[in-house]
Amino acid sequence: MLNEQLRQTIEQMPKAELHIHIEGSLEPELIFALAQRNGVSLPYPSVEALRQAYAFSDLQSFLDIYYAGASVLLHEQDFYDMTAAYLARAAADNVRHAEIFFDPQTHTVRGVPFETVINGIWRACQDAPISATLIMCFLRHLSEEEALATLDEALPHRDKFIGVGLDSSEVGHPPEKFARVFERARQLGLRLVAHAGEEGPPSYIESALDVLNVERIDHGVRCLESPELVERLVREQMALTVCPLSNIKLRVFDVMGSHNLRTLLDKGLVATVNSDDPAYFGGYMNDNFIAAFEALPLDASHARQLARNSFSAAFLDPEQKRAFLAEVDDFFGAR
Ligand SMILES: Nc1ncnc2[nH]cnc12
Ligand SMILES: [Zn+2]
Repeated sequence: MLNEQLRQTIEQMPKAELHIHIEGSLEPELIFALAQRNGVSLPYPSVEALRQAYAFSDLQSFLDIYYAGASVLLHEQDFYDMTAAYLARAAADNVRHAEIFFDPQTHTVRGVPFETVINGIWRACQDAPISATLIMCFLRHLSEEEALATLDEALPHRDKFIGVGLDSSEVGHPPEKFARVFERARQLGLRLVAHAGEEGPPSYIESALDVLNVERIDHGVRCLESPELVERLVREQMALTVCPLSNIKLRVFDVMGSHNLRTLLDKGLVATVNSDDPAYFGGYMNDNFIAAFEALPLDASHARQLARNSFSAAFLDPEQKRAFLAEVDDFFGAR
C-alpha cells in the first residue's frame, strides 16, 4: 500500500497531462445523457451494462467500443460538455496544463461538420480552469489521402490547435504511411507527435522519429526491446507519454507490477504519466500515478521527476515552462 504522505504528494503536486484523447474521457453517464438528448439509440440497456462491456483484450477491442461511444456526439454543445467535464476533472487532480488529442475523422465520417467538433472542444478549453491546448490526431486505419483532406479542412481553424498526432490501430499501419501529411503539418509550423511502440515494434518508434520527425512518442513502452533505440531516446531526451492503466487494460503488460515505468526512468528516459482514455481504463491522472506507485518501487523522487518531465516535454513557450517547473520545485522544496 502507498503511504499516506506519498499519496498526498502525488495528488497535490502540479502536473501536466500530455496524452488524453478527449473522446476517451466520455463517461458512460454522459454517453447516456447525450444519447437521450440527441435521440440516439445505444446497443446497451443501461450505464451499468455499458460499463460492463469495458473488458478489453487488446487495442482493437477497445477502439471498437470507443468509436461506438463517440456516436452520441452530434452538436457543438456535446463536444463542449465532454471537454468541460474532462477539464474540471483534470483540475481536481492538480493538472495545471493539458495537451488534448481529438479525432475529427471519428465524427466527420458520421456527417458531423469539422467546425462543430473543433469549435465545441476549443471553446471549452477557452473557458477552462487550467491551461489547455489541442492536438489533432489522424486515424491511422484510414488512408493518408483522408488525413491530408482532414488537414486541409482544419486550416481555417489553424489558430485553435498546436499540433498533429497519429492514433488508432497501430500494427499494420506504420508511421511511413503518413510521411506526406506529417511533412505538410511540419511546414505549417505544427508540433508533431505519434503513437508508436504501444502494440507496435521498436521499428515503429524509429520511423516515427526518422520519417515523421515527431517531437514526442505517445506510449513508446516497447522501446526497451531495442538497446540502441533506448540509447538514442536518452541522448535526444525524447519524451514518452506513458499511460499505465491503459497498458494494463489493453494487455500491453499483464499486471501493473510488471509495468516498465521504473525501468524507463532508471535508464534516463523522459517518461511522463498520462491517462489516455480515462473513462474506459479506470482512472484519471492521479489514479494512474497511484496505481503505478502502489505496484512499483517508486518514491517521492520519482514523483518529482515525473512532474518535471511532464512540463519539460510540454509544448509550452519557454517562459511558461520555466514558471511551471519552478512551481514543481517549490512544491517539492517545501516538503
Ligand atoms: N491508446 C490508444 N492507442 C491508439 N489509439 C487510441 N485512440 C484512443 N486511445 C488510443
Ligand atoms: Zn493514446
